[in-house]
Amino acid sequence: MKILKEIVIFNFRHRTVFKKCPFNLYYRSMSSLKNAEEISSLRFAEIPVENIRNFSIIAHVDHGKSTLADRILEITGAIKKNVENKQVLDRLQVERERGITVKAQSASIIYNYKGTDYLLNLIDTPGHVDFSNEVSRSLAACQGVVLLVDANQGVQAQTVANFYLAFTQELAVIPVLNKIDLKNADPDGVAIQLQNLFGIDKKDVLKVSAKVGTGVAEVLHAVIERVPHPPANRLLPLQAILFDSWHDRFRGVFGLFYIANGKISVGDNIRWVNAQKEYQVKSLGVLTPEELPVSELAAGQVGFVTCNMRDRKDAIMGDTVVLTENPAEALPGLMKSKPMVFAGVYPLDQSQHPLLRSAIERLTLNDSAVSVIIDSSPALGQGWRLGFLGLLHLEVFSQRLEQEYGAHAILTTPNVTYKVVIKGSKNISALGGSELHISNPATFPDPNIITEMYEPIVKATIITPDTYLGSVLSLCMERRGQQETAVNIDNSRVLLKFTFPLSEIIVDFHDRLKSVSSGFASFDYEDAGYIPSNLVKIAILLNGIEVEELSSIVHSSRAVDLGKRMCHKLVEIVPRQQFQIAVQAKVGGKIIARDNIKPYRKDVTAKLYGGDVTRRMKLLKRQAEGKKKLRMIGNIALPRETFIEILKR
Ligand SMILES: Nc1nc2c(ncn2[C@@H]2O[C@H](COP(=O)(O)OP(=O)(O)OP(=O)(O)O)[C@@H](O)[C@H]2O)c(=O)[nH]1
Repeated sequence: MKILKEIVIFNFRHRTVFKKCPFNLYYRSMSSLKNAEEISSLRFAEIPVENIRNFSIIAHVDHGKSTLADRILEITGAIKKNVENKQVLDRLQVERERGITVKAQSASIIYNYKGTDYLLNLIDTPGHVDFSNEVSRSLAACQGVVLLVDANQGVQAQTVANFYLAFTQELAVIPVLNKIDLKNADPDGVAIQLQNLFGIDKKDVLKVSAKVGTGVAEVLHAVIERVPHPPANRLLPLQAILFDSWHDRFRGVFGLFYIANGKISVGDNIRWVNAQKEYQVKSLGVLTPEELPVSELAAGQVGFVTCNMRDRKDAIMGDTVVLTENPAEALPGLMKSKPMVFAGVYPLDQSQHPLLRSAIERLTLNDSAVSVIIDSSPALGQGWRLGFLGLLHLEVFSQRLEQEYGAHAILTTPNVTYKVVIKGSKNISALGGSELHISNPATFPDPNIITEMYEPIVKATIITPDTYLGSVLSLCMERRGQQETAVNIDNSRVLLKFTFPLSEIIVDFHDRLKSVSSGFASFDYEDAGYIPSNLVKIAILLNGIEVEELSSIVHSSRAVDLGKRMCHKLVEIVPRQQFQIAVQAKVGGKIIARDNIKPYRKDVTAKLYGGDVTRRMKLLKRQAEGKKKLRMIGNIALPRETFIEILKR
């Protein structure tokens, strides 16, 4: 194994934006801070560009980003100090229930430092790789980042990915070690990891406890000292870049903008350059994190705009807004995220199609990483094929459809996009040839006419303590991984680079990695193109009827295994019916696995004694409601969750 110094790619200290900061000298008492009422009356636009700092908090999952944001909001008076403040920027029900951030959330706050008011635009970002698009979009509005690392866990895979994301965009990076209150915290050891991996000087690393509040004021001081002000000019014509949007039932589309140059005022006529649409500005505001209306937003600021936009598709992420009368050039825009996992989404019955369509439109406005194309299935009718960044993203999206819009949907088995070349078509390498992109197993062509098959691969980074190296390596081999490099990042941890077929890691790889390493290994990946492959389509039959939504495309070496597992899984998760059900997996004309679901009648009222009619009616009503969530295949009822559950190993 090579020693790490060989892979230190950048010398962090040579960065010009990374200024020295004697921040300890500048600690100020809380009495100099503005309270919430004062903040709301401040005229944000009056703060000069030189006194604005736009930054994101980035980190691996659970390293404490949202908790640090809570403390920053408290210190700056944006929210009242309260023991109840827990991840206040995680506002979605799904975030609260799962305890993870899925949406980047911004807050504009005023902080008085050495007698001067600074406007700090803070963006709390998600840590999970499935929401990395939220991080990269947020960075478009920033000049710096707080790179937070848990002093107990040390550098993890998303720490590496996030560091390079910020570094390649030439943002100032403030390294901060969190959770120093924990007994096992090893801030000095983790500072050495940062030095070894990224060339970060130990003396530039801050140490905090976001939970207790220790050192948090120093983080704000470092942001002011080390992050450059936005390179914005208020005298130039307006250029504002859209980096988030959402829908309000009463006020329509909200766009969150970074104002790169010029100013925008209520009443201005504006043009959305890519959408090629013109509107009049109806309202402007900043998030403090509550909405605070303002009459003007000026260059360097982050704020929202409403303009009676009717067609939600007009809010194209990365679009530039300019003044109609004095239009400037469009800005370069944002990198589009590439969906990795696709699933069909259908209404429970066609009468609910309009409700589901409207919900998908509104939700994709807030989650621009989801791709949408119209699709239809003989069994399920009109629906959509949606693309997601991963399985967690898919699950969160379907949960949000239900929780935020009351829209229930059937999801088909998730798949990645394969490529095949069919007889008579040009070679796959010849761009523009008639190769087929298959993300829906239903469209997999007859194998007899396929000449070439390709599957998507990813480049993965895994960090593991060396005690678990053996089991991590065997898991990687089991998933058809190809090892590229392995380097020590300190005395006890190894950073591995692997290439994997995407289909091998989207479902449960992360969980398995955690389980073989007692939770210590971490994982991140990025798209790496396609490799030739040998693929087959597995069809699933229930009592002889093919269930299209359950079919999948797999590597031929996996077919028998997966077929058996799917049959077995279906026996576990399909509720027994009053008759026996034969479950079969088929490849081509050949049955490769078979199982039976034994008959059973579920009598929900069986446990009731006596004649309490209301109780009996209640139970039957609940059962009827449950039935609404079932998909009928012939006379067999399948729960909606079946389609995601089936893939989990
Ligand atoms: N002991 C201790 N626990 C902390 C500290 N900071 C955060 N935590 C805990 O760590 C857990 C994760 O904190 P979050 O703030 O949700 O982490 P996050 O990075 O925002 O998580 P994601 O956005 O989901 O990636 C929570 O249980 C916090 O209470 C700290 O300084 N000390």
